[in-house]
Amino acid sequence: MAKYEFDLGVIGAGPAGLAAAYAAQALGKQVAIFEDYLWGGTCPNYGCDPKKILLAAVEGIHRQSALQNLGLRGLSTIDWSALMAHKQRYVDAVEPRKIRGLDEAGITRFYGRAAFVNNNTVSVGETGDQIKARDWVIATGQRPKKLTFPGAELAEDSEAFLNLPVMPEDVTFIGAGFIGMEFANITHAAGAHTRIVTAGPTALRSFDQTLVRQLITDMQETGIAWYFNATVQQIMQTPSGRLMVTLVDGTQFETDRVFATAGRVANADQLKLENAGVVWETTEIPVDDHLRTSNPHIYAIGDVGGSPVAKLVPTGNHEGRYVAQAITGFTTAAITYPAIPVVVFGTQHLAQVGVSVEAGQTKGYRVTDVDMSQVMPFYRYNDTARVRTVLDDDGHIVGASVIAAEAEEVINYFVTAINERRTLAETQANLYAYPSLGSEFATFY
Ligand SMILES: Cc1cc2nc3c(=O)[nH]c(=O)nc-3n(C[C@H](O)[C@H](O)[C@H](O)COP(=O)(O)OP(=O)(O)OC[C@H]3O[C@@H](n4cnc5c(N)ncnc54)[C@H](O)[C@@H]3O)c2cc1C
Ligand SMILES: NC(=O)c1ccc[n+]([C@@H]2O[C@H](COP(=O)([O-])OP(=O)(O)OC[C@H]3O[C@@H](n4cnc5c(N)ncnc54)[C@H](O)[C@@H]3O)[C@@H](O)[C@H]2O)c1
Repeated sequence: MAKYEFDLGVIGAGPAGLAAAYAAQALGKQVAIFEDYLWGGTCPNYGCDPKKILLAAVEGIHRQSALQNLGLRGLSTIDWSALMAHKQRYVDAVEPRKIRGLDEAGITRFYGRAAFVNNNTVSVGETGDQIKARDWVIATGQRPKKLTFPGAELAEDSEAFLNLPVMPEDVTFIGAGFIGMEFANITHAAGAHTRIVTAGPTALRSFDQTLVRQLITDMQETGIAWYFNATVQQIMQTPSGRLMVTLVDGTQFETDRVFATAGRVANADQLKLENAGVVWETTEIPVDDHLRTSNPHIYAIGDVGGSPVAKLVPTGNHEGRYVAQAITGFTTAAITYPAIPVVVFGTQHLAQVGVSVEAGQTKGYRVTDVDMSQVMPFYRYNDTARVRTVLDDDGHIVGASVIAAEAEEVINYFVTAINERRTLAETQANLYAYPSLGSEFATFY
């Protein structure tokens, strides 16, 4: 067993941990980083990036089907194994790139599961090597929540989905959050009959429900089957090798694969946090407004941290850079966040930022609701685009929600406008390339 000493130890090499490690190293700290699975973490290996590569084919088909008899005839079909190979080439390049980047930056890597021995020392993996550091950043992310009904072990997780070798005929998702909604559109476009079983009467509870209803209706019209207010009672294997799903209300159906997309839990339970005096919960490690845990030399950031923001790559990156500044004394201020956009990448994409329409209406703010379908950048694709904007009493843009094929790009214009506290007139001061989404920005509300 070897012993090492560093200024800072970062546990978890996902977007949040990497951001903290690079920033602290650049500010002069000797940094060690620990990873027990894939360097780069969830997003580039089995999260956002592979998902968005698979979605490229879905989007291609969506665009084609919208233009049927408007200049296009016939639809392409998805070649799932070629699409997966395209995705895998990207994923295979991630780890070597992350490792090279860390080595070039002079950040020391330890491979294996890290767990606290005491309040400033961690042991790692099977070697049991001990690493002491003055400060620690926990950036261990989340993993899929396990379901508990009989047969729940037959439901696979999001990583298994992103490595699915063959597209089955019939696929079921349990949970209509980000992951269930995004994956359901992929399986549907790839030709599988797709079902979504979800607790509660709606999907994507944190989104503008007017636009969510529109999205659900679109998905239902394309043939995706929805089971609302539904609880799975059990899953059983049938003699023919399929799966029989039984809901508590007695509904039964046969399907080929079931994926649990019902939320995620914190990777906090295997860190032996009790040895370091860190309090934790199943869903997160609580932190204060400096991202400190109950041990002031141990911070928790990204998906595993209890900060009150959406758990996403941009927020993890932002928290990583902030803790590096806090640990090196470059800031003593509490963390603040700029406007945080959230996007669901379905067939249509749904995006939101800032004050929600519902909250804006409660405050008596002006809310605009514009059907953009006839505006050229959307019309040319026959895209049913809709933009809802919230303007405060002084006319500043404070929130927006968008449904459109390119909602994630449209929302970025609002992000800048909100952060710069622009009014409608001020947005018109920018001259954007014409014709483009940007050139239409001032007509969005
Ligand atoms: C299917 C899917 C799609 C997503 N799509 C999007 C999207 O489109 N946009 C977006 O912004 N976000 C998306 N997310 C969320 C995004 O992936 C996370 O917010 C982001 O990866 C969080 O970064 P992180 O560094 O906090 O955690 P992670 O990326 O999860 O990294 C944590 C790392 O810590 C390691 N680790 C855990 N415990 C230990 C230990 N004890 N010792 C050593 N290492 C450990 C893990 O192996 C992992 O590599 C998606 C997530 C999923 C699952
Ligand atoms: N585009 C993106 O930015 C993106 C994409 C994917 C994931 N993510 C991140 O990953 C996180 C987790 O995503 P998720 O979709 O797994 O969780 P989620 O919390 O977004 O949604 C879970 C869904 O499952 C339902 N549910 C919970 N328990 C259930 C049960 N027992 N039976 C049936 N339904 C049940 C909930 O009602 C909800 O609809 C997100 O919060 C987000 O931070 C982001």
